[in-house]
Amino acid sequence: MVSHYSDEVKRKSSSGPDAPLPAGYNKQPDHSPDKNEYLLMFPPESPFNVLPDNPPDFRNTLKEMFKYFVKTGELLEDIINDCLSLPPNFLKEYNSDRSWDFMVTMRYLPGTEIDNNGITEHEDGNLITIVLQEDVGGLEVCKNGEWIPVIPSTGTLVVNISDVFQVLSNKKFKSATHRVVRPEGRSRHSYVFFYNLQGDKWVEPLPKFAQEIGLAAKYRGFYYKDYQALRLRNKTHPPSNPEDIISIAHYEI
Ligand SMILES: O=C(O)CCC(=O)C(=O)O
Ligand SMILES: [Fe+2]
Repeated sequence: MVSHYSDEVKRKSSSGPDAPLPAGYNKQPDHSPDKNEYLLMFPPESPFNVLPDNPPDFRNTLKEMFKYFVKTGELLEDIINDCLSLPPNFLKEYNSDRSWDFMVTMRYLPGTEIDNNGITEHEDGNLITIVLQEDVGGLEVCKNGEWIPVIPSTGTLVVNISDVFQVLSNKKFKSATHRVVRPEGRSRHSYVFFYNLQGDKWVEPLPKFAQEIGLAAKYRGFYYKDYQALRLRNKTHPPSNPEDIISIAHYEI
């Protein structure tokens, strides 16, 4: 799909400096290895949102999508609660004051023979990520050292377990390592919803996966907002040595 809007028009939907994350329209700087532009949105009622007026239905569609993503996230959280054999509603109560969810509407420029990186390999820092990707593909997940394409399928959402579950479960659940490879000749669009914890939440391995079963905790505890701040610094002040990029390994014991 060709973009019908100039960069200047898109930049009118960029946020001011007070937003906790750069809300609205953002474009990766030219020197970034990640070649994409995106619109970042907080919950529909957030004062930080900068949503475009055009096309006319876009804003309401985004708000509607956000609500459905939240519901899906809550359902997935409940399923994971069961999979981890936690007491009923344990995660729901732990995460009852959620307000940090956000959705990113991505557009990746077409890949070329010499440059097809869309997003460098990473794990997401939140709880659960839900991806709606269009039919061109490009998302890949790393399993046992091998990159496996996540083939798009109509009516299907991709769900990633992210870092917070890796810590809570003391590494019983693994945060999915993934990347985006830009398909050649076509732009790629995706909607990525980050189901999140509230910043003041304390994160550490649950006793059930550590001391109660005679295992040492594999992570030291941290406030979620501190981890988020370190990850944001990765983006705003990218370290020159890629090994200095902060991931959940930062809290590993
Ligand atoms: O665009 C996608 O399919 C995935 C994007 C992603 O991994 C991310 O934004 O963290
Ligand atoms: Fe991701």
